[in-house]
Amino acid sequence: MEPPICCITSRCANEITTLLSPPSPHQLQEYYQKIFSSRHCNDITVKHDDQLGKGVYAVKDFKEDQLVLKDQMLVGNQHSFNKIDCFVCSFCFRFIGSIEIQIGRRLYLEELRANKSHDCDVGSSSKSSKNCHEMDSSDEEESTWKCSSGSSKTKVPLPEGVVELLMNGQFRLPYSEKFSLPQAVPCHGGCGEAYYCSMSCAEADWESSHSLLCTGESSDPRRKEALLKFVKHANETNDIFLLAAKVISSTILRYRKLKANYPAEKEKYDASCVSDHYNISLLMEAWRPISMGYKKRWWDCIALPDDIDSSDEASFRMQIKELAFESLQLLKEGIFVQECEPLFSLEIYGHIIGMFELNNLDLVVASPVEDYFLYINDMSDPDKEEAEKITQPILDALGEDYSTCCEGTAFFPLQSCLNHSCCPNAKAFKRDEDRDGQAIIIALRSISKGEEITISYVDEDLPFEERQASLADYGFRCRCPKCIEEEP
Ligand SMILES: C[S@@+](CC[C@H](N)C(=O)[O-])C[C@H]1O[C@@H](n2cnc3c(N)ncnc32)[C@H](O)[C@@H]1O
Repeated sequence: MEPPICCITSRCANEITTLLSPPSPHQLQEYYQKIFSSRHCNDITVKHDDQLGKGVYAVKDFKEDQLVLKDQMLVGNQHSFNKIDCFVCSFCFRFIGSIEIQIGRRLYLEELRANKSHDCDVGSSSKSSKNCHEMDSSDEEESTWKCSSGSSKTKVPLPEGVVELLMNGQFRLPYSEKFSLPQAVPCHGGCGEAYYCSMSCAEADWESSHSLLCTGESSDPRRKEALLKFVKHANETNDIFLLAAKVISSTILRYRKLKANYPAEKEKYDASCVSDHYNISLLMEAWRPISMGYKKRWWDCIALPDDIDSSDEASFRMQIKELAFESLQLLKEGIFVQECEPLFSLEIYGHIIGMFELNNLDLVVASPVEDYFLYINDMSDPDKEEAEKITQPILDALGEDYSTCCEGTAFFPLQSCLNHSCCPNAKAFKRDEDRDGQAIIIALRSISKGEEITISYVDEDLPFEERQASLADYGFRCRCPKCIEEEP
């Protein structure tokens, strides 16, 4: 198999080296200080260590179960396969619409998928090959709960027309007003794909990346067609490409903003870097948030799947590289900008996806549909009996998995600086009140001022060798106190 040849990688070799060079200690400090001050956060800090790279440290004492960090994502995406089950804000991932819309839309899309299983718009994507650090959820225990009478294995369709009535808000479920959700705001570009919980989320998403990726009527027809092909390819192969597209798009948009302000802020940039095609200083500045993430090429760091023999490793990694190249060509057709050419090199694309592979946190948001049915189940008779006359057929139509969490993957600027320990002092954990896509880090025990805050990237209850094998995918051997003690 011939390796894919990317002309941009050779043409822009110097610029790519600059973009991929690790930030200086001063740049690191400046970047994280800006984040901490914009969030009024004085509880933690990010420091660099020669051995472990960046790490997060406590600036005050934390008690067990105390919130250590709430982190707003830099980029995130709901998995394509989850879009049928959960209707969420495309920017903050809060559930939107109403309980009736959540249920009606899911039943409608499931039916649509069953009818044309191959050509569904939403597509069925393979999950990202490896979801790095899984986020626990307080709903985990509850999700094992099975509604007393709603766990029927075979789905029983609702009478004709009921699904439409649910979706149109013409059929109210009992007590659903107790679980009200923000009204869905459609993307003003008219793509019919992105919906939001508020105008502010719609505007923030438009400004940060969606204006380049929107396939609405206002977009150029040629680019629109290319983008639709790119999305289809991602949905059919690996939806991590959609997240990579957001990174590139947001970098281009930041670059344009910086360029628009350039005359006023000229002295901040190195004039010697101005080239005919683009200004690498401006591009570097636009790339800054991404430059902070620990990176390797995707095809170099992706874990070898269990079913691939080690003798086939080289060919597997080549296939991954080819897949990335295929995806990049489609994205290029859709959003290429000459001034930002290095961003469209396979080298940069590979590093962006590799960054996700090594840093991303699973995005999990608990579903209000689950809360709703739990509420009905916990009611006392005769109100419960009355309500179940209506809710039982709905549960029977939804089937066993009547409620699903919003699932996706996201890159968080601070959470991604947390190093691993097999005896961690913190963990990612969604509390009942955490109903959007932010990362929540909670102290597992008391943490003293100055101590490094660590989480576990793997199940820390696994035997020593299994933990080390899983951590090898992250490129290191753990030397935490537990590993030193357990090392044979
Ligand atoms: C999510 S990042 C953590 C932040 C990272 N130190 C940085 O500089 O960006 C994950 C990477 O950090 C490094 N790392 C994390 N925990 C480590 C540990 N206990 N020992 C050695 N390296 C570690 C590994 O290179 C790993 O792939």
